[in-house]
Amino acid sequence: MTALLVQGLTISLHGKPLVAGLDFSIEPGEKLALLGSSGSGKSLTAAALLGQLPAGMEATGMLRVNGKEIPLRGRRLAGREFAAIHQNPAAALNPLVRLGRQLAMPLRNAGLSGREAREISRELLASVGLADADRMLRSFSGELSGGQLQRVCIALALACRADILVADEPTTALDVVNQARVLEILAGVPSTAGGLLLITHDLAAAEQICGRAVVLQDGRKIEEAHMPELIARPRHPYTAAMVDSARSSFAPPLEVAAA
Ligand SMILES: Nc1ncnc2c1ncn2[C@@H]1O[C@H](COP(=O)(O)OP(=O)(O)OP(=O)(O)O)[C@@H](O)[C@H]1O
Repeated sequence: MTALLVQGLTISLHGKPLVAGLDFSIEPGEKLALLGSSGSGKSLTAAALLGQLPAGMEATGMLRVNGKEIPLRGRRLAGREFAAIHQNPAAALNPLVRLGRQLAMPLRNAGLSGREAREISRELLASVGLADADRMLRSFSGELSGGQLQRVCIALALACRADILVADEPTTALDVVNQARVLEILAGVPSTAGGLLLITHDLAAAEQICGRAVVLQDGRKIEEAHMPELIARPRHPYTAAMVDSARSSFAPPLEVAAA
C-alpha cells in the first residue's frame, strides 16, 4: 500500500493559491525529494502535512497515510503519522528538558518501560553516530553543537516511529562537515522506518539520499522522475538549469581547467 498519497494539495492565503493542485506519493520505505528554488512552495507543503501552516493559510486536497485519509482542512497537529526534522535543530528541542527525557517521551507514549526507552534511546543515538550516549542523554540542548543537535533530532524523529519522516532543509544550518554527516545518516535511514520526504533546494543532497524527486516551481509540480533520469535527462528548463548549476559547482576552477 502507498505510504503517503497527496492529491490536489492546494494551499491558499486569503484566497490566493501559494501551492496549487500538487500530486505526489511515497511508497513504503521510499525516499522522495521535493526540489525547487526559494519560494516554490516546498516548506508550505511540508507544513501542510505536519499541520503547521501559518495562521490564515488553508490547505485543501486529499492526504492519505497507509490508506488512512487525514483531513487537511483545519489541520493543526502532525499526529502520529508524521515526524519532522527541521532546519534549526535548537528550536526543535526544549532547552529546559534533558535530552534523555525528550527522547524517551515518544517511546514511553508507545508503551515502553523506562528501562526499555533508555536502552532504545542509546541505540538510536548510536545509530546517528553519537557515541557517548549516556552523556548525551543527561545533557541539555544548549550543551551540544549544531551538528550533534541535528543528529539528536533525527534520533528523536526515529523514536516517534512515524509512518513518514519529513526533513525540511535539514542541513542548511550546519557546517559542511556536519552537512555531509547528516546526509549520510539520512541516506542510511532504514526502509523499515517508513517513507522519507526530503525538502531541499540542493540537488546533490537529493541525489545522495533519494531515489525519486518531484520538482516545484511557483507552487506547481513541473517535473517528477527517478533521480538518475532527472539528472541525465531533465525535461523542464528549470530542472535543466538546476542540474547545470549543480554540475558547475563541482567543475574545476577555470584556470586549472584551462591549463
Ligand atoms: N507566512 C507566510 N505569509 C505569506 N506568504 C508566505 C508565508 N510563508 C510562505 N509564503 C509564500 O509562499 C510561497 C512558498 O513559500 P515556501 O516557504 O513554501 O517556499 P520554499 O520553496 O520552501 O522556499 P525556501 O527554500 O526559501 O524555504 C512563497 O511565495 C512565499 O513568499
